Amino acid sequence: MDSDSAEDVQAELDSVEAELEVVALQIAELLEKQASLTSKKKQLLCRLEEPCDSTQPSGSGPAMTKQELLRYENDDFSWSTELEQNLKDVFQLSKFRALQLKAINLSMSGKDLFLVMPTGRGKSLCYQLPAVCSEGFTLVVTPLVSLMEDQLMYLKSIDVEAVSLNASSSKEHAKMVLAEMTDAKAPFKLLYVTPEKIAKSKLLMSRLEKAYNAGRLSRIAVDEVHCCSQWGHDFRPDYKLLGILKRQFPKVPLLGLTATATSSVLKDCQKILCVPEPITLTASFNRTNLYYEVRLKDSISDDSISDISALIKERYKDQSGIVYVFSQKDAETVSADLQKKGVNASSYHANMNPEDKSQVHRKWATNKIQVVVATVAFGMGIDKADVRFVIHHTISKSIENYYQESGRAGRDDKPADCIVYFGFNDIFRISTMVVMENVGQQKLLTMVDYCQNVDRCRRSVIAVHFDEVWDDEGCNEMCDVCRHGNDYITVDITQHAKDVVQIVELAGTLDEKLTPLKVTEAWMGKGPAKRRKMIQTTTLSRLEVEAIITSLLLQGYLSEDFSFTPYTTYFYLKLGRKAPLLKNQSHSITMKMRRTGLDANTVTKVPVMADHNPNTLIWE
Ligand SMILES: Nc1ncnc2c1ncn2[C@H]1C[C@H](O)[C@@H](COP(=O)(O)OP(=O)(O)OP(=O)(O)O)O1
Ligand SMILES: [Mg+2]
Ligand SMILES: [Zn+2]
Repeated sequence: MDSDSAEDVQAELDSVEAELEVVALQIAELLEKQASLTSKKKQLLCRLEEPCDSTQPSGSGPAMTKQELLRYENDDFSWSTELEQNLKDVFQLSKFRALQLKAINLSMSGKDLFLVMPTGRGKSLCYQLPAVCSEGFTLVVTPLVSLMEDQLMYLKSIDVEAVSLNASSSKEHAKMVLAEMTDAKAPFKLLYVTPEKIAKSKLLMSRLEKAYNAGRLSRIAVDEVHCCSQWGHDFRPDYKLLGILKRQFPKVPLLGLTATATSSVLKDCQKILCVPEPITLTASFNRTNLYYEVRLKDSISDDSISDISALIKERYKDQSGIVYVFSQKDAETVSADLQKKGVNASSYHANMNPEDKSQVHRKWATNKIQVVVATVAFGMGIDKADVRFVIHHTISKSIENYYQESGRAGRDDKPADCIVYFGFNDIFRISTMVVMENVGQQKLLTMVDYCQNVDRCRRSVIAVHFDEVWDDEGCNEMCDVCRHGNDYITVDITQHAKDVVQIVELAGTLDEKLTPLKVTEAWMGKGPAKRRKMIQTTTLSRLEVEAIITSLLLQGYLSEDFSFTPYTTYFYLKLGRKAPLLKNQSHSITMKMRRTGLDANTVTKVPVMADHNPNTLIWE
C-alpha cells in the first residue's frame, strides 16, 4: 500500500471510529430512555391494578398483598383498646393521621417496618405509642442530641418515662440507666441513644443483650434511617454499624423512620441494618397546603434581597418564616441586609455559640423574631407549626434537602409558601461545595432541574424523584408552573449548543480552562481578549445564555471540571459525554423556555432560534 492510500484509509478509519462513538452514545441514550419508560410502565400498571392507595409495600418485602396489609388498618387487635385509650389520655390526640394506625399495628404484630412519611406528619408517635403499650422498653436511635432532648422534653410533659444515653450523659446517669435496663420494675418506656453509643459502648451492648434475653427489649426504632446510606442526603458513618442490632436481637421488631428516601436508599438501609424482609409503608410526598415557586436571580443585578424583604413585609406581614442561605457568611450578610430594610430577622448557623443559637431558636419559636436567616444547620428537629414561608436565597444541594428544608413550612396544614431564588452562579458555588460527596453533582443537578423546569408541575418533579406515581391533578394549581399554565415554548438550541461546545473545545486545545462566567462572556462577545481565535457570538440576553448553558449541563453536553488549590476549589466547564453527538448532522437538541421570558416577572422575550447571530469575535 502506498503512503497516500494508507493516509486515506487512516482518515476513513478515523471517521468510522468517530461515527461509532456517536452510535454508542445514541445507544446509551436510548437505553436510558428505555429504562425510564419501563419504570413508568411498571408504575402505571401498578396504578391500574390498585387505584387510590398511597401505601406501597416494598418490592423486596415479604409477600404481603395489599389485601393482607389492609387488615392492619383495623382496630380489632388485642391491643387496639389500649392504643386508643393511650392516644387520647396520654398523647392527647383525637385520632390517627394517615398510615399511623397501620404502622403501629404492624409494629405491634412484630413486623419489621420502614416508614417513609413527610416531615411533620407524626412518625414519632408510631414508636412512642407502641412503647407505652408494650412491656419493657423501646430503643430509639437518633442522630442528634438536640432531637433527643426535644423528644425527652415532650415525653416528660405528657408523663411518659424516657431516658437517654449520649456523649454528654453524666457517669451517674449512665450507670443508673444501664442498671435499670434489666430491672423488671424499671419505669422507663423509651431509651434514646446516639448511633455512636451503639458503635462504641460495649457496656451498652452487653446490657442490651441482657435486656433482650430477659424479654425487656420490646422494639428498636431507628429515626432518620436514611442516615445509614451514603446515597441518602445525611450519611452518618456510625449508622453503618447499626446492623449489629438486628443481628444480635433478631426477634425484636425494628422500625426505620424517614421523611426522605428513594427506593434505592431504602434498599441500601435494609442491607445495612440487616433487616431481611421489611414492609415499607410510604405516605404520599404531596404536601397539599404548600405552594411551590421558583424565581430567577439575575446574576448581574441581583436584587433578590429587595424582593425577599418586600415579600416579608407585605405578603408575610407578621407571619413566621425561614430564609435559607448558602453559607455562614451569607447568613450574616443577608440577615443584616434584611434588618436594614426593616425586617425583624436574625441569623443562625453552625459556627455560632450554643447559647446564641438556642436564643435565636427560642425567640423565633415564640414569635419575637419573625425570620431566621439560616444555613442548613437550622434543620432537623425544627418543629414550629405556623411557619408560613420558607424562602431559599440559594438553591439547596439536592431535592431531598429541598424537600426537607421547605417542609418546615405549614406543619399546621394551613397554606404556606416555598420559594426558591435560582441563580446561575449559585449552581457552581454549591457544586464546588459538594465536590467531595459521592453523588453530589448528580444530586445537585436534580435540584437545578427542579428550578430550570418550566413545563412540569413542581410537585411532579419532587414526586418522581421519590418514585411516587404522580397525577398532576394532585397539585390543584399550588405551584407556579401549574398556575401559569402552558406558558412555555420548545426551542431548538442545536446551533447554540454547537457554538458553546466550540468555545469550550477551543479553550481545551489551547490548554485553557474556562469558568462558566468566562464561557458566558466569551459567547456574549465580552470576555478577556486573550487569543486570536474565531468563535460564534450571540445576541441572546444574559438570562437566556445562562439558561442554555445550564440546559447543556443538565443534558450532558457540558460537564463539570474541578481544580483544587490549597485555598479553594475552582469550577470549570468541559465537554460532556454527549458533546460528540453534535458532530452528527441529524442530531438536534431542544429545551423549554418560558414564553413570556425566562422569568414571568421580567421582560425578556425569547427570540431564540431565529436570532442566531453569525458575528465573530477575535480574541486578542
Ligand atoms: N395523630 C395526630 N394528630 C395530630 N397531631 C399529631 C398526630 N401525630 C403527630 N402529631 C403532631 C405532633 C408533632 O407536633 C407533629 C410532628 O410530629 P413528629 O413525629 O415530630 O413528625 P415527624 O417525625 O414525622 O417529622 P420529621 O421528619 O420532621 O422528624 O405532629
Ligand atoms: Mg421525626
Ligand atoms: Zn403543580
